[in-house]
Amino acid sequence: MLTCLPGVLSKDDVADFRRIMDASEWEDGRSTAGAQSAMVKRNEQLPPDGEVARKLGNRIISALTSNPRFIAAAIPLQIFPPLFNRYAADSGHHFGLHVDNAIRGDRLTGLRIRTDLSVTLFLAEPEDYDGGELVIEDTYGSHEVKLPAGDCVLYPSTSLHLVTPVTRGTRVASFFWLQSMIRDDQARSMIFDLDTAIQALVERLGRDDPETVKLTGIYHNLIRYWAEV
Ligand SMILES: O=C(O)CCC(=O)C(=O)O
Ligand SMILES: [Fe+2]
Repeated sequence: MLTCLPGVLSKDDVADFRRIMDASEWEDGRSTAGAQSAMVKRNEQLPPDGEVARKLGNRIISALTSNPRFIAAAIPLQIFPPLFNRYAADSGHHFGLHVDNAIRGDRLTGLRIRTDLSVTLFLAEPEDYDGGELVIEDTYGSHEVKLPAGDCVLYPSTSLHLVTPVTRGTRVASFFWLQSMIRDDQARSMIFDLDTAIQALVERLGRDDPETVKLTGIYHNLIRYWAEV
């Protein structure tokens, strides 16, 4: 399942992130790539262990973990420290077709996760650059994603994906991975759909309606059945 979350960061936060990022040193994006993706990755990144990436990354994690739609869609167990990238038109930046590494380890904290979901949080407005679409392949075909600054997309880390060449301006983003309590994408999608339907029923019938209570029980029991914590 591919999920878009609007307004994870406010426009003021995005402007603040961009001020800090634009004044930082960047490095070749291949520093964090696996063997296959290094062959097709052409972009720049903030140093992953640097203070700027860590501080901004923590702000993203705080914003996400207080976002009910993110929690409902991802059911996160561990979130990898966010990384930051940019693709500039004048350097011909792009990222060819690849799949993300299954396991990611963080040198600083020792955190090690299985990547269930990949996340891109857009930090440039779509009208400020051409190209730079994130193209995600799944069993239903290819999906092009290019969202307003402050919005993010979650997609299964099992998907092949690419970023098309940026042909005008600069695309800036944060990208990272998370391990979900529910490993299976289909199971997690069903839990999310059930949750969304229950929330709509609660609005119409109230939280203490007997059928709503039963469905809420089923929601928790499915999580009990599937979750690894
Ligand atoms: O820039 C993006 O949106 C995705 C980056 C990506 O796929 C990666 O770094 O593995
Ligand atoms: Fe990727």
